[in-house]
Amino acid sequence: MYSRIRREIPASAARSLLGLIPGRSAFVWVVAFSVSLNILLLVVPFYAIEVFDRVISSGSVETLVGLTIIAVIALVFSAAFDTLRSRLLSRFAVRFERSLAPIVLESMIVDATNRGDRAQDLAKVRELRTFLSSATIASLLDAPFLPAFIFILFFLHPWYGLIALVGTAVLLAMGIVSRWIARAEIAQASEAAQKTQITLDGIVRHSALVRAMGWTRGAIREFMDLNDQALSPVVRASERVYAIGAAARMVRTTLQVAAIGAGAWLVLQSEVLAGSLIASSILIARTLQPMEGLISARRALTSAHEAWKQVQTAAAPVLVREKRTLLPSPSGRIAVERVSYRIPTTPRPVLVGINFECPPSGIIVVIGPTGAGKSTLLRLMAGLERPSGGTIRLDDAALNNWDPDQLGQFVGYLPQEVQLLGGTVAEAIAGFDEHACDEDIVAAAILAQAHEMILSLPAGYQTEIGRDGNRLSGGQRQRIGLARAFFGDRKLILLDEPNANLDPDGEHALCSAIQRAKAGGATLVIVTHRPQLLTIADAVLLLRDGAQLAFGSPAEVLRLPVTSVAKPHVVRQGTESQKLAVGRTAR
Ligand SMILES: Nc1ncnc2c1ncn2[C@@H]1O[C@H](COP(=O)(O)OP(=O)(O)OP(=O)(O)O)[C@@H](O)[C@H]1O
Repeated sequence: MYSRIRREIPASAARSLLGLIPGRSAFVWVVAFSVSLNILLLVVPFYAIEVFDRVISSGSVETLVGLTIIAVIALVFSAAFDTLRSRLLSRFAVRFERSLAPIVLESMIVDATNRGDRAQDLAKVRELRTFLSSATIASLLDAPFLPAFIFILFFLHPWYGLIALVGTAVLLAMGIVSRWIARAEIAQASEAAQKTQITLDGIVRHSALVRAMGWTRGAIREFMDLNDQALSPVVRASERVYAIGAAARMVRTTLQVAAIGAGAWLVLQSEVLAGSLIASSILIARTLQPMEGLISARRALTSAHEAWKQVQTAAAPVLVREKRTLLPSPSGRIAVERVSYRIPTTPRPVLVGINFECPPSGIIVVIGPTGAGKSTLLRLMAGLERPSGGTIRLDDAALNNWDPDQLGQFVGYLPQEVQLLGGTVAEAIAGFDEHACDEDIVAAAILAQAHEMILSLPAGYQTEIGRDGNRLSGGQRQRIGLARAFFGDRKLILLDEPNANLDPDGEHALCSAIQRAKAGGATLVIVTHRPQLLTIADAVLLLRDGAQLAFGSPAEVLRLPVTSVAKPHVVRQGTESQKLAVGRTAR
């Protein structure tokens, strides 16, 4: 259940997330290629030793040719292994994104909690994909071989080993200092960058409003101010990091010079041969050069680790979700049992003790003053939010016992502010239903009295509605939203102020649409501020300040004197036949 999802993902879930990535066995090959590559890297220094110490002293051209052929073959293999390794890594990275992105996206959809910028969760999966195919991962894979190189240098002469060891330690220390210096600035910059992005999104999304209100210059100034705040710590950090980087390069070159000088001195003292001088300078360069890569790899590794933790948390809702058994198609009986709803930030409950029941094909109209909790009740009934107490049942099964996708097929919901997905009118009605057919789309539009209006649009059902349906009028959006709520085999239809933008004719048409949906077997719960819909209601629910003041037939509820309406009240039930026709207060 979503409410039981732990923010800290359990280890078993983390393991199962890893287990979902195919092709992990490719890593055995990646390691094998890395070992071979690093062994082949030793060919050049050993070639130098052999040429200087054997070929030159013996003057054997055949040996030189033989050694050169062996070295070239080894280098060709090394290039081939390098290519194969990076190809395997990039294919694995793509598989990684393909297997995790759907899980994270599904979690973003099913997890109702508002946990920061959810789009970032998917961005983190992409970040990990880039990391897995980057040069950083290659230098990390090569890192375990650095001690082996230092060991060989010690073997050639302890001085060479010592120079490599000291150089490695100094460069590592410089890397850590550089990261430490940059850390505070980078944190400051990323916070400012986030603010800049939010402001920029607002400006771009509402550009027409910004222009119409004469805010263009102000918006640009605000963006530039925020951008400067984000940039200046980045500039400061990169200046310092660059200075330390330059010092590190100087240290590295100095150590290479020191190694050559020490080698020459050792040759003069006849402690080593000239070949080892060349070999050691190649090996020291090979040991120290990747240090800079490893220092930046440490940074990349830290952010990849952070990204992995975020992806694990993001995927948790789907990974720890209990499997639900698919239930038979409901008849549309709905029961709201002692439902309450609280928001942690507000002391007063939004809803408390809501209790009613409606048989299949009933029409319940919810009325009450502004802020009474009508829309919240509909959101709870649509499964968008979960009650803090009590239960909402569709055909005896609590909403959270339904598989969310299956429940979605049977519940149609028109929110107060219609939110349409972009695309064509037909797509806005059918949503992402894979089995949607034209007949069903047109039938829903006819039922919602939207068919004629849609045909009058430039491309009919294929008219592009723009982002959030912004190329349509408020009334058109509402009609299409209504068609979407009616689309398919809906057993429970929840309409939040469907008549808000309608003229009297439109309202009349809406009433007949609702009655036809009822005749088709749907139960309807409708929030309204206008009296027209009361004429077709089987039952009326009156809310005030989150409490249920009355529930009963329209005649009973409307007959209540204003004074009795002021305190919670449940209308007494009529005859058994009335109960069936009207719906009753849940036990
Ligand atoms: N996410 C939320 N955060 C804080 N308060 C909320 C939230 N959702 C609802 N509320 C509060 O709950 C109360 C009921 O809101 P709701 O939108 O359900 O009322 P309503 O009866 O539909 O009002 P209206 O008729 O104006 O649409 C309001 O006081 C509102 O401020």
